[in-house]
Formats: sequence, C-alpha cells, structure tokens
Amino acid sequence: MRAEGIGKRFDVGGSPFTALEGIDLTVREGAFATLIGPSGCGKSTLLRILADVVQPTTGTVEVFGRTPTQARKAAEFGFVFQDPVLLPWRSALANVELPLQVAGVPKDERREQARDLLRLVGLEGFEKALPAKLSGGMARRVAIARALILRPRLLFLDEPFNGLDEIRRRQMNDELQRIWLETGTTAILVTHNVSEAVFLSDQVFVLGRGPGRIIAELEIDLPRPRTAETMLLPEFTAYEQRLTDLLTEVYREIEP
Ligand SMILES: Nc1ncnc2c1ncn2[C@@H]1O[C@H](COP(=O)(O)OP(=O)(O)OP(=O)(O)O)[C@@H](O)[C@H]1O
Repeated sequence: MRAEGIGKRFDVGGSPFTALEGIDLTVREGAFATLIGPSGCGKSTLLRILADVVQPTTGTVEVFGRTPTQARKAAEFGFVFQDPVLLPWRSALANVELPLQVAGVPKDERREQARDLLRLVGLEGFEKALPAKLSGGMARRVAIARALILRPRLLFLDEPFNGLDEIRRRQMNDELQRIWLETGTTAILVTHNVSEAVFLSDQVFVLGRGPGRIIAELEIDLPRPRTAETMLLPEFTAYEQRLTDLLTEVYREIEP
C-alpha cells in the first residue's frame, strides 16, 4: 500500500487543527509494518485513513491497485482495536463467525472457519466460552481471529495489546508473528512499545508531532521466526537503541 502527501485537519472548536502533514509511506505487500510515536502524533488517525475509516484532507492512498474504499468494500481489511469489543452474549465462536454471518455465509461453513481460526489463535476448547470468562489476552486473540475471518489481505492493529502485562504482551507478540507468518497477510500495527516494534516489524515508521509527520523509516532485517533468543542478539538491541534515540529526539522537540 502506498500513501502520498497525506494531511489531516480537524475542526477543533471552530479553529483548524493540523493533525497530520505531508505523510508519504509505502508498505510492501506481505510485510509487517509499525507506526510508532508519542501520544497525539496522529498514529491512530493515520491508520484510520489507510483503512478508509477517516478521510484525509489532502493526499491519496492506494491499496493493492485499488482505492481504500474499493479495498474495504472487497473485504480486504481486518481491524483489531485497542479494546477487543466482543459481544458479551455471544460465545467466542459466535463472536468470531459474526462477520461471516453478516455476509450471509451458511451456518456450518462459518462455524468450521471460526473453529479453524480459534485453533490458529490458540483457543481450541474455548469455543463455547462467553467473553466474561476469558482473560484479557484470550479476548484479544478472539478479536484477532474475528479480524482474520474474512481472510483480509491487510490487517490493521491499533495498540491491540495495551493494558497487558509485559509477559502476556510478549506471548501475544509471539502469537501474532506466528499468525501473520501462517496467513501471509500484510499487517500495519500502531504501538508505543519499542521492543514490540522491533520484534514484529519489517518496516518501522517513526512519527513526530506538531503536526504529525514521518521523521524516519527503519528496516528491521532479522531472520524469522523471531524468538526470545532473537531479543538477546546484539543486532536486536542495536535496533531498539536506534528507535529509542529517534523517539527521544521527537520527545525533546515536544518538551525540551
Ligand atoms: N475527530 C477528531 N476531532 C478533533 N481532533 C482530533 C480528532 N481525532 C483526533 N484528533 C486529534 O488529532 C491528534 C492525533 O490523534 P491520534 O489519536 O491520531 O493520535 P495518536 O498518536 O494515535 O495518539 P495515542 O498514542 O494517544 O493514541 C490529537 O491531537 C487528537 O486530539
């Protein structure tokens, strides 16, 4: 996907506020890309523009040769939000199959696909569980399974592991990498977490603020699948340090 000259102005209490300006980015097909930057730099807004949820004020987006609206209508997008937003009265399986139900897919077929996906996200045996019975990590896996059920070419993830402790977050990063490798989808993640960005990504876009813009792009060239051992490699630590330095610069610009 390619975005060119993306800008976004909001009307805040009658005055214009420029949230994003001059954003150019290209995410390779099949890559795992991450947007990282300080709070309020426009990461979520940019993700929503790429996903056709919000319209840009300037610029264009092209997704596999289509406009974002065409791609969204062709069900090429999957979305995982910060909050898993599961329907509390539906079982894990029924939550995952919902997009297929809406699309009118017969019951047996959608059940089978939902079951396969729950297995893929490591929740075999929890098909009948209601969301209230699931841990935070499990609920997020259900949300990822639901986002994958229409077999999207592009998966958008907006801080999906916020609020999980460090160990759970690492487990979810492992799972997400495995799922991404198995499905071959292109993924775009928003995060604040430097290790998460390095662990998961092929491409990292660092955003600065005032207005939101891309200040650096980092290629993470580490073999897959990445593991706990990968995180101990000097190359891994060097990428973390480089990213931390870039973010420190950005924070210094905001609050010297
Ligand atoms: N609908 C809106 N109307 C007015 N201003 C908005 C709107 N949506 C976002 N903004 C503003 O645009 C800026 C970017 O917001 P956005 O949520 O995209 O940032 P972010 O980098 O994702 O932040 P965080 O990391 O805290 O989630 C913020 O200053 C925010 O207040």
